[in-house]
Amino acid sequence: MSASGTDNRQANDPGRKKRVVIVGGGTAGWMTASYLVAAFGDRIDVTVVESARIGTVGVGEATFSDIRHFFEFLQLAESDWMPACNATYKLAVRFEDWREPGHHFYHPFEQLGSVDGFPLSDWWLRSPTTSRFDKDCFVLASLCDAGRSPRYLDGKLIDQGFAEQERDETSARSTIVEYQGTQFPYAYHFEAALLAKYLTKYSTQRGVRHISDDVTDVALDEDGFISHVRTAGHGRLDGDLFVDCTGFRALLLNKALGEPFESYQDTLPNDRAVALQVPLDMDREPMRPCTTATAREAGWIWTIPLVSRIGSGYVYASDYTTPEEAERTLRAFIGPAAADVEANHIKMRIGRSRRSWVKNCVAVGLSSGFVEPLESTGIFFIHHAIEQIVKYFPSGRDDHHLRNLYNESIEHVMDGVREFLVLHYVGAKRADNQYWKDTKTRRIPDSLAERIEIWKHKVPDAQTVFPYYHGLPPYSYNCILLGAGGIEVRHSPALDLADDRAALAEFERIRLKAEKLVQELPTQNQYFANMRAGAV
Ligand SMILES: Cc1cc2nc3c(=O)[nH]c(=O)nc-3n(C[C@H](O)[C@H](O)[C@H](O)COP(=O)(O)OP(=O)(O)OC[C@H]3O[C@@H](n4cnc5c(N)ncnc54)[C@H](O)[C@@H]3O)c2cc1C
Ligand SMILES: N[C@H](Cc1c[nH]c2cc(Cl)ccc12)C(=O)O
Repeated sequence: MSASGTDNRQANDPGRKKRVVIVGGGTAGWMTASYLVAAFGDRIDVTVVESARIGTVGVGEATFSDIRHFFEFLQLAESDWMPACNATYKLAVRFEDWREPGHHFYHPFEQLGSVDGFPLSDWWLRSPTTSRFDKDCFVLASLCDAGRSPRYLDGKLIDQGFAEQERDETSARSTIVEYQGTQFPYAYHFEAALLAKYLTKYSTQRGVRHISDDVTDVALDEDGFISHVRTAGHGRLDGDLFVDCTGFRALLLNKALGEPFESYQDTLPNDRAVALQVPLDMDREPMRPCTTATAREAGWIWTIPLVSRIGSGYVYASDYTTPEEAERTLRAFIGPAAADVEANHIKMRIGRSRRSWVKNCVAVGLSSGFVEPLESTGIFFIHHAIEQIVKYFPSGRDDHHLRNLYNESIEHVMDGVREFLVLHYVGAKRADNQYWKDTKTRRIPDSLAERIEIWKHKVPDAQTVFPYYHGLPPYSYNCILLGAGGIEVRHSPALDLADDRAALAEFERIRLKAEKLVQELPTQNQYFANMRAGAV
């Protein structure tokens, strides 16, 4: 990479419009561009340069519920963007066969209630009303089993303690971190390529410059900052801040600036995926309102229902199976519907860059880091990163305090999610072949090993889960521990001395509420057929 003599005084000039150059136009590139223009309008210059030659990963299809803050920030309503992206609702992740063949449980978007200061999970261990922890404690588990939409045909949201507000252009906009503690009842599935297209239009209409070209060189100045990137057809692009959205290539951060990548592979061995897009006739086949993750011989298979098709893929460890065998497994799982569909084989780089923001380069998306998509965290990482870029947006080159805070927050989010994912494997009861046996003996992060010992005696709460913000609330850990069934968890001894009638009444209230909602709500198919007809 070459050095050029950019004038540092110019780079630090507070009066000049900051130029942000985003390299890469996948989900990360366009989410970043649209968010920055929504945050700062024309008070900054934003350019996106994306290669027409190098494709996007293009699989990210399931999200966190938090993504609604992203759309709200852009002032987009569901009726604006959902039809354009073939989007559906996701109320939970449904885990199949993680405990034993034929078993399933949900990790829903619903807070776990409590009675007399003890979480319902603890009460359930003491006095289980049925064998289904998830159905006894969460209304949404029954809605998933019954294929229901979280909205009525007129668009009204189910009452889950979340009041939707009327908004206009002057309303304050919300962000993920400040909304911790409240729980919106659903997330989305969508076609990532269509969302990138939608956001391209959104951004360019608001002044973002879009260049279709290859970046061939990254030029550093005498201080090691990026002065410009060189393109094949558009010459040099100068900037103050460069956002590396080049995917697993990490062309700017890892290659040009040499920031090391720290692998998580020792604790999360799945390093490949094979994906298929299966046609779906929404009028004939039911669409589950959840992502399904089905455990298989050397990993797990995702099933994501969209309005147009089902996205499916097998995430596996190449130490345990071959790409050919993995493709056969996936095709056998899907059946004849996938016979004529071409498979997409993907290598995954699991881990994170040591620092995601170095000098004037910040990596967002796969270039920053990635963990397997078991809990659909990829787009959440992007969304969280962009919010942090806005929060710590620099005034010049000397803002190392802001950069450090940014890097700390990214480290915490990724390391915390890693712990949560490892719990799925150590906690899965299934141990029927070498792959699943090894999940019980492989190294796990030390802090997680200590936490699991605690959780055997006291279900996870805010005091005992990963102590920094990482997107997942304590109840999520309860769902995996009690659902996957491989770790024996005991109820609090205090509950043996307590009266359980209020807890049993709460289980009954949940059961009755779920029963009523299943009767009243339309199926997800009915809801989207209605939306497509323009009725919502
Ligand atoms: C198997 C799999 C399944 C996943 N499932 C989910 C999921 O369900 N939910 C979820 O939230 N996330 C998921 N993810 C993650 C999600 O796909 C990514 O977070 C998301 O697609 C962001 O990718 P990206 O934009 O960082 O990179 P990419 O999609 O790889 O985009 C890279 C961009 O950089 C450009 N580029 C590269 N080099 C150059 C160059 N030299 N010059 C110019 N441009 C260049 C490319 O043209 C492209 O536009 C999944 C990932 C994988 C691998
Ligand atoms: N920030 C939360 C994270 C969260 C809470 N419950 C779930 C359930 C599932 Cl399946 C994924 C993530 C979360 C949110 O997005 O609501």
